[in-house]
Amino acid sequence: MPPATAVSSPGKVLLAGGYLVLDPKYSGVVVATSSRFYTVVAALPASAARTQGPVQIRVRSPQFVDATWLYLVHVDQTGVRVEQAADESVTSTKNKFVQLALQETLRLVWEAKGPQDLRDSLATGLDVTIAGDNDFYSQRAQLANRKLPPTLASLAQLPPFLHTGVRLPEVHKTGLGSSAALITSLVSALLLHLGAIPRDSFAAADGLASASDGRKLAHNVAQYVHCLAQGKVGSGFDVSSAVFGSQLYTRFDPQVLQPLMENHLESVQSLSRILSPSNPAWDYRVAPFRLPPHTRLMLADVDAGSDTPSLVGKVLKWRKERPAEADALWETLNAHNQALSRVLLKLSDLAAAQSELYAVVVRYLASLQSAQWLAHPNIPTDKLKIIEAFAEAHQLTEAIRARMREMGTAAGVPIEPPEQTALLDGCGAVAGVIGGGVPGAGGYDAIWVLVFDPAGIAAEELPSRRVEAQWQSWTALSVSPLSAGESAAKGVRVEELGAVPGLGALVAQ
Ligand SMILES: Nc1ncnc2c1ncn2[C@@H]1O[C@H](COP(=O)(O)OP(=O)(O)OP(=O)(O)O)[C@@H](O)[C@H]1O
Ligand SMILES: C[C@@](O)(CCOP(=O)(O)O)CC(=O)O
Repeated sequence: MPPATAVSSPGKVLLAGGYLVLDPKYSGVVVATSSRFYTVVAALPASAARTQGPVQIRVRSPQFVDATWLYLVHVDQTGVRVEQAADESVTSTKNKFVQLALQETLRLVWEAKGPQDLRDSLATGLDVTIAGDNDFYSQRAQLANRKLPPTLASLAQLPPFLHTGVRLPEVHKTGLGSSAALITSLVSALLLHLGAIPRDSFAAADGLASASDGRKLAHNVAQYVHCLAQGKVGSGFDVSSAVFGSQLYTRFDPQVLQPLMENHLESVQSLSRILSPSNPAWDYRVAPFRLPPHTRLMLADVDAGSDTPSLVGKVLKWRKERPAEADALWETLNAHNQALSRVLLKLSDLAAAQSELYAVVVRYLASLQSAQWLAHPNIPTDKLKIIEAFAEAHQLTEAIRARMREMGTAAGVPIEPPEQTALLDGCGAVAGVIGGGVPGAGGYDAIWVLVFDPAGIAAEELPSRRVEAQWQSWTALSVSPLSAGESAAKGVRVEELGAVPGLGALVAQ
């Protein structure tokens, strides 16, 4: 039995491609966030282990009230079954995301390694701790309790993995994809801990080209479990970015999961055959994407909240009823989305080719509103190339917002409702803002704003400070910043328990 296995995976922001990414004809621009979800799998302490009968798996979410689940694992020659145990020391509430992740991952291991090997790997039982960075859950109440204003500096003062003080169903989630990151980290940690994939499966760099079969298997299992738990097959962009990091994502054919979604408890076919990385039916595509250097993605949790499945249902209903209008709009929107991805990647290339010049241009643009960037009459050609690329990125974010508003009006859903339009236009008028939008399905949940983040200028001169001031003064909507931005090391990765502030203490609780 290996020592504890710690794995993390990032949250997500769908910058462009909401709704379109449900159709494999189109791709979505996904940013993996610096905020991550952690799973630690260890052997159940001997004191808590059962000497006979089914093996126990205890799962704890120390950030929540009444969030310890106990499962009994029955392994025999016919298969493996995971049932929740009734015990006064644990919660009786159900968590289908956790239970299905355990159930289906153990089923896969049973098939791959056989009952005896699985039983040996489970040994005296497992003790699983799961925790999300503070950003996954609104910290408004915690900041108010500490009499701190809703700013990035205040969020930085909060201890990591802060207790929410509530039960899971009561928490205000912030839209970073907690379930996708939870399931990806839990499935990956179990596959590693139980020896179903090599220990170095997540060692390689991000992206699909260099991905090991172990990472690809973790992806397929996490996509399957996430769809099962959510009861629908979404585009899967959130699990894909949790596994492979920031990317240009094109969805897999939902048919690959249909046999399992309909009667997953029956052994319709072997799980390992359907979920295998060599199954060509997993035809998702992951192309490299990253934000340009010296820029910062700012995310805000907007209090009102939206029901994504309802928005999706109405938009797809509109697309079915008015196919010609919808396809024309989606083709235009997709062209803008792909152009945005290309120009942001081009800026990374320009920065790599002329890093000093690029840094000078960023410092210059950071002090100007976008309308002023090209106003100067004699801009030298080499600087002009960079400025024009940023100006194109700005125009594309505005064009994407306009098309998303148009889709909302046509489908009768608040994709970028007037209050969000006013907020985003207000942000766009701030010096140093490149662009912004409503992430994913839109609505009232959140906004993203991409700002210049030049090195070597006074903190109070940073565009992020100016945007924060804008958010604090905004009255039409309650706007609270998240600390998340794009993560440097992006997809699912193995963690050193002692290297993650606060995680060891959480596990030891
Ligand atoms: N720390 C946690 N411990 C256990 N389960 C969790 C935790 N965080 C989230 N979950 C599970 O994930 C579920 C949320 O998944 P759901 O699909 O409803 O939201 P989501 O789209 O992932 O939300 P968001 O994107 O806002 O994070 C919760 O109901 C809970 O079951
Ligand atoms: C609307 C959709 O395309 C994106 C939803 O994104 P988000 O949950 O609002 O971040 C749905 C999907 O891709 O599964």
